[in-house]
Amino acid sequence: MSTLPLADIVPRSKKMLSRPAELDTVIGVSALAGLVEGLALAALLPTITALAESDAVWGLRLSGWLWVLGGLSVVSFVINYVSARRSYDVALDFLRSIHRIFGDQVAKQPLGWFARPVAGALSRLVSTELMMAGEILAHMISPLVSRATAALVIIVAAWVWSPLLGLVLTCAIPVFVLITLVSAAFVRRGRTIHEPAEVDLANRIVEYAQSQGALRSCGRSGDFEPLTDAMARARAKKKSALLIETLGLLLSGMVTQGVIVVLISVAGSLAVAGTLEPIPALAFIGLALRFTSTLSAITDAAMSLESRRPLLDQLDEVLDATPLPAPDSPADLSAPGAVALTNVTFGYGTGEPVLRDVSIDVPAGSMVALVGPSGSGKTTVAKLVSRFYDVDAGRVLVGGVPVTEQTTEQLMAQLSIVFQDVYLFDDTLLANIAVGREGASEDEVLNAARTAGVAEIAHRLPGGWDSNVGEGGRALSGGERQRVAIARALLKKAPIVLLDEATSALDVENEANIVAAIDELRTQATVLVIAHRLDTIARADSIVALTDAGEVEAIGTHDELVAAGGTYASYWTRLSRAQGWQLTNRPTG
Ligand SMILES: Nc1ncnc2c1ncn2[C@@H]1O[C@H](COP(=O)(O)OP(=O)(O)OP(=O)(O)O)[C@@H](O)[C@H]1O
Repeated sequence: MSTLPLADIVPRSKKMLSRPAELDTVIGVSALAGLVEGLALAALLPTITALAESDAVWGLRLSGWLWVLGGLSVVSFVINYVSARRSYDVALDFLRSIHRIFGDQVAKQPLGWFARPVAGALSRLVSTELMMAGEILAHMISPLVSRATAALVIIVAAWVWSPLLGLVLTCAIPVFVLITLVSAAFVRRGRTIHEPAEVDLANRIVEYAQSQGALRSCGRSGDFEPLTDAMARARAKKKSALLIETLGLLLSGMVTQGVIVVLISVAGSLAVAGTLEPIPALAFIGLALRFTSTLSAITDAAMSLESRRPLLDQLDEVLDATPLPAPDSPADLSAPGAVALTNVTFGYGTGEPVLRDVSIDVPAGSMVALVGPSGSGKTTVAKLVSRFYDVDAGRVLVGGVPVTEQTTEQLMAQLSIVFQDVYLFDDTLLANIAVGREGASEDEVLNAARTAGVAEIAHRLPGGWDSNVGEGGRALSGGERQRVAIARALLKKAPIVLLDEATSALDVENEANIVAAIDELRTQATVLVIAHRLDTIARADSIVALTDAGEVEAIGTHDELVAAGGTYASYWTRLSRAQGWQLTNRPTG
């Protein structure tokens, strides 16, 4: 039952442990602790009676019951200690193994998975929230189990002592179950009210920070309406949520007090009516008070678990993500270095297709340029070749074999990917290139770097090759970052290079370096380039023009496509004007 937390939280927690059976042990030991605690509480009944009547109760006098109580306290202390130790062991196992389990799981995901919101939340999940999930195992499950067991033992003892009192206590159980369910519903309701507003506020804050340049240039950095609106919304929603959560707490407190009053009244009435002796009635009231505080503690523990549920949902989403199906062993490549898309149709999620019946042939050793208006699906073609996603119809072949029939390692070994948004590690310039091929010698790294024009960058930076490029490579310009990525690709020597040229205007130095680097890449690999510069388009062996509907409009050489007229010819003319070229001064490659 999803509304009673333990039922689904235990199996979900087990998925995140390297030794899941340990959690069963914790639950067993906690139940034992609850049993002893319940017995100690139940022993109050005969102890108080023996104290008042100085007779033997159930064969033991007061001193005997005091020994029993003392013995149970010692046993309870030992078992609680064992239970706490075991809980910490399980929590530590969780914290140790979850990073590995997460790492393995994330490494298996297709690159497209990283565009999902949960992937964006990964760093927060791994750094701070996993600690909170560890708390569930260290502090929440064990008390819940032990208190539930203790409550059960008290009920059984009350039935044995007096079926009438047993019945009275039993009647309190459904009331507490109801309180737990209602309080959980209040907590959930409160959460659904304020959580979306808080997520939106967090996004607006990031947006505000990232758009400082644009905002300052418009003189609006002090007043960013989307952020102030989001703050006001989050405040209002938090207020409503607090109101609802407080209502839930008040209600549960009131009902608990009501139950206590009813239990005391029942015991008092039975004593007044002579059905119950005054001393057992007093003993019962003491037991009833402990019983209700135990049930209250169960409600609190259940609420704490309930508040962790969204965190577990996010962890589950990562752990349940299924990698794209792939074979266990690499396939035999029938056309190494070749890339082909045959009748490919693809859309993101359930949206409209972005590519429709697209067929492209990139023979080994050739350079094919993809051109088309913004949004026509050029980057999507490169993503399908890298198998970020699987196509809806048609096939994508790399090395002559469908990407679906290759292992991820085999596919990635054939590809070097240079996208526009190049990410550099917070490391030195040289290390950022060396990452292209493990075990490459320094000479090889420097050669690749020089060919891609990274030497000029090294000269400019104060620390030369050993300069730190900052997180994401923020010490370098976009064009420079792309040169580093091209150097990585040159070093990797993969047979196929997917290159998404920077759209931003490049300075003369960047431009010359990228032209030279692409020429070098062509000598060692097949190049499929999303081309934005005339130079690159004109140098290609073949050009594929996409329409804004994601269809192939024409395939051919530059001369063929210009001669055919159509959108390519007008695109070329527009681009030539923008980049200051004439049709006649096209380089010959
Ligand atoms: N992860 C995604 N989820 C949903 N839609 C997407 C995603 N990535 C791209 N799209 C959509 O797919 C279409 C094609 O995008 P794509 O980036 O492939 O175009 P493009 O031709 O490379 O554009 P540009 O030249 O501007 O980079 C666009 O309408 C875009 O909004």
